[in-house]
Amino acid sequence: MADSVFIDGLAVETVIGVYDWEREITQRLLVDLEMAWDNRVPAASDDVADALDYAAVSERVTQRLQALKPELLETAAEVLAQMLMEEFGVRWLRLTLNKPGAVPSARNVGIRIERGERP
Ligand SMILES: Nc1nc2c(c(=O)[nH]1)N=C([C@H](O)[C@@H](O)CO)CN2
Repeated sequence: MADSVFIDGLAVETVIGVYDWEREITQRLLVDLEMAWDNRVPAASDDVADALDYAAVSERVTQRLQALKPELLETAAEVLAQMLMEEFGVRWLRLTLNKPGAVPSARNVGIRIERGERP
């Protein structure tokens, strides 16, 4: 089963970073998520209650990041992965946190993790 639900480029303004000046401002993170989900079930019922609701996930990810105010992208990624598995029943996910502009000479920087087992 290779089905998934994805979110690309979710923009979240939050306090993030290891340096003192970064604790005084908000910066924009872009969140890319791919989450394993059996889309045959909502396809058969035509009911969003059977789907992995990308709108609900987007809202929760934004809330969690803004409350967490992490120093490291790595911390943010682990917290989000655990939350998605516990709260939404996601069994496998790939999560990329982009912090564009953090290294001015680079087009983009960030981290990527995969957690769980693909069903
Ligand atoms: N692997 C990481 N490296 C760095 C991080 C990070 O979160 N993970 N963060 C910083 C600073 O906050 C940087 O973004 C400030 O420009 C440096 N390296």
